[in-house]
Amino acid sequence: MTSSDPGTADYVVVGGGTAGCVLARRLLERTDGTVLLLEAGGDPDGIDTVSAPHRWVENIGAAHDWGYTYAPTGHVAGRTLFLSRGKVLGGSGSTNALVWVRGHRADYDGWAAAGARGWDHASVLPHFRDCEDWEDGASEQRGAGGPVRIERPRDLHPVAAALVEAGVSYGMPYLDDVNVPEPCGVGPINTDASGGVRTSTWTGHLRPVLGHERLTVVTGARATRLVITGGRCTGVEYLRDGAPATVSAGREVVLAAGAIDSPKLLLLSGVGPAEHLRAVGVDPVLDLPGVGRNLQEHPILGGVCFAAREALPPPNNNLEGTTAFWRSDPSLAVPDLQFVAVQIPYVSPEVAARFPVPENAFVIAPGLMTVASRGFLGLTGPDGGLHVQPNMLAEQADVDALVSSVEIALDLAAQPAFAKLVERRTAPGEDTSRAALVDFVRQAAMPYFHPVGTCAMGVHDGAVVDPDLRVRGVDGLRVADASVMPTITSANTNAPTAMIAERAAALIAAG
Ligand SMILES: Cc1cc2nc3c(=O)[nH]c(=O)nc-3n(C[C@H](O)[C@H](O)[C@H](O)COP(=O)(O)OP(=O)(O)OC[C@H]3O[C@@H](n4cnc5c(N)ncnc54)[C@H](O)[C@@H]3O)c2cc1C
Repeated sequence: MTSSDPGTADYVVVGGGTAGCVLARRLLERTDGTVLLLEAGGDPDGIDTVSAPHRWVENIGAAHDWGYTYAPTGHVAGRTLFLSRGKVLGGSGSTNALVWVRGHRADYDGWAAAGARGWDHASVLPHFRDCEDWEDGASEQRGAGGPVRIERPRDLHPVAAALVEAGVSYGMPYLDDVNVPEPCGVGPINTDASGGVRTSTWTGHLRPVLGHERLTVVTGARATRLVITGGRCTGVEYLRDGAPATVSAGREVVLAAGAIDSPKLLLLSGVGPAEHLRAVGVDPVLDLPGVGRNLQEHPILGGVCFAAREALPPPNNNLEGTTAFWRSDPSLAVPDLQFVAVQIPYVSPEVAARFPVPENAFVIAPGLMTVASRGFLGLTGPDGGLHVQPNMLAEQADVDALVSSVEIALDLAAQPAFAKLVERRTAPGEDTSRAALVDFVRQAAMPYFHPVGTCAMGVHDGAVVDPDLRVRGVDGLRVADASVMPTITSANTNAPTAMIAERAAALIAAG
């Protein structure tokens, strides 16, 4: 996979993940420039846990995972939470749970209303459509013939089918397609998989153009610093097999290293809160206070767990197959909760220690998709040590919504479709008082692995990039990945990140 670095390119893209693969492909198509992609990881082809949808959890903590952690707080019972990030071409899009959902119209209209001009739902819709090859074909909302094949899971597992049946009998509308502009209800999930094999921006966007005469992909190459001279970013320093190298960019450098590593690179290059940089021994180049701030993450509860009455069939699809979007409070304008029924006992280590987990078990796992809590990340020194603090559950509103989510999960479990599968509930325990459920939520909350917002787009003082994704105060440098989301989408973050990269390429091509 590694090609040799010519030392210069018109566009240097840092990070070959969900966004980076889109960017490389679209820059080739939309411009006449040369493109060089630097990726710290390697080629995912041949890694079974990447290609087989039902094995995705085995990617967590594997050799192709960066293995970050979220620092502990009392809000999550003092626990250090593992933060998985794919370190491989396709990035976290090669290792994730394959859920392909866009979120709610209000997410994007909210971005635009807060100053991100051009990112309202109507404006981003064409980029979502461009990206996908939806099994039902093209419509006003959906795209066909795009690089990433999207399908509903086939042969629903009994646990997945029960979520739909239980949701409908509970009162949720049936959603045949969860990617409508205002999803609220229960139905089959959309996954980036086809014929039992993962699809991704790696398989759909980048892999087909390997060998293009204007493309160089350098794997095993970890960017360490941006070269910034006279207010302009002119290149990137990186390490390849331990050897230092520099590539210069004739037109632009585009950061697509994800919501942890893009801000990290800016900080290491002296772009960030000047006071923080001085404190950790990095000379400030530009005082940009928002870098690393505004970190947002979805908590998922692992989980409301049940011993199954009869032996469950082996897990299939993405271990989920179906999903529900629902409100913790009926007065909310937008659903703030997502429920999945996971075909294995996906529980936090602390829940497992407290409530022994039977082998033949499954969970209903609620996730909070509209979060009030905000975190941050910063360097611990000039060599790149990181402190990442999402402040998960710091805001009472988040705890309250998750307590409601457990109550809704228990109501779903009481519906006939689940009742016939369940022998007994194993977690939470008998005590379902509010105090007991708050305690359970703090022990069960795990990251959904959806960090965003650390290089937020906008026009306010805390914004890192402007609505054209240009780093404010540095020429020749943009960020185009999950880190630019001003607020987290009310659903999983992969499809929105691919959309961001599709739009970024259009903006770059427009000059
Ligand atoms: C286990 C897991 C499950 C998830 N499940 C889902 C899901 O089901 N649905 C969903 O929508 N979202 C899911 N997500 C989140 C989703 O995958 C991410 O939001 C999305 O991939 C973010 O895209 P990105 O391009 O910003 O970052 P990434 O895809 O993480 O890409 C960043 C890339 O940059 C590379 N990189 C980082 N630093 C450097 C450096 N210094 N030099 C060179 N390269 C570098 C990385 O190796 C990586 O390839 C999950 C994530 C994980 C980890």
